[in-house]
Amino acid sequence: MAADNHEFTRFEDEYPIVVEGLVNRFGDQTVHEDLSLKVRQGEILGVVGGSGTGKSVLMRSIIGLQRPSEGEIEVFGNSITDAEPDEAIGVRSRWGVLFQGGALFSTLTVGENVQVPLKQFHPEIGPDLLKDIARYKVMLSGLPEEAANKYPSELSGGMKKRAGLARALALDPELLFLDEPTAGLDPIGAARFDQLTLELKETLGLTVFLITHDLDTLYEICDRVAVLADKKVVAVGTIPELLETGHPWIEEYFNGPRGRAAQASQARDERRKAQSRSRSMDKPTQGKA
Ligand SMILES: Nc1ncnc2c1ncn2[C@@H]1O[C@H](COP(=O)(O)OP(=O)(O)OP(=O)(O)O)[C@@H](O)[C@H]1O
Repeated sequence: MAADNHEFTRFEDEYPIVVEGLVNRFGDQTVHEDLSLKVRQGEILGVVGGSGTGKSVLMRSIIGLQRPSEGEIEVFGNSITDAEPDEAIGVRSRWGVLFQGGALFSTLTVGENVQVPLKQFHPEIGPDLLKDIARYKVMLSGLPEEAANKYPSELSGGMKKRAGLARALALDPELLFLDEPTAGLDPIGAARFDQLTLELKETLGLTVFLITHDLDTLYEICDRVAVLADKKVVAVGTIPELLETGHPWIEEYFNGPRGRAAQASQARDERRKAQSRSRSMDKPTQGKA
């Protein structure tokens, strides 16, 4: 039946990333076996799992850098697994990636690093506009404007991450892939990076695929968390939903000493926010009877 005045949400709009039956093998080693995952539009999906469970391989498969042994991956409804490199070019411009360690070109300044994807996908843009866009992306990532003229070797670890983020944002992506963005940052730097990720997601309407070992990040900014274990995604959901599964790795991860500390810290944050909300509501409003 034809539906009038109904707004249809297409499947690929609701789930910009769909992975089905993914298998990744390296020689005798099977990293993924029948792995499936759907990422929802507009969410920050945290991806966790023990070391070597294949989180980075999963990300590399989704962005077309690792051809899987079997399975199907669609991004925005486009098959990544079947596409020839040239065919995928359109969809590639709709995502940005922050690799572990930033993966910046050491012989280019930060601004020039940001210009790399712009030049690749938009050769029509002239040098002045390229510089302006790069400067804007640098500032959007929370770096001072002058950082655009610095080389990666002149930056701290936290600044390098932000520079990598600026490059990931170069093409105004709808999807952002972050591979361990807070690894190696001090707790204050990590919390700031988390807040930046959240703000960018909210203001730019991004969907974020975020690989992390950082429990604070999971509690603070992730809408859902996908758990890799036993060669597949064993559960996806909010942290309370994950805990209901009773999976031994999930139990140990979230209920271990670090998990409990992160949980307690989030509960303290929530209390502080509630107190400050109620204090601001109690304040007498000037000029009102
Ligand atoms: N190109 C490759 N060739 C051979 N083996 C690989 C390749 N890439 C990854 N692997 C193997 O696949 C497994 C999963 O690697 P991956 O880097 O995805 O793990 P991870 O979950 O991201 O780990 P970590 O949390 O330590 O970063 C590892 O055993 C790794 O050695």
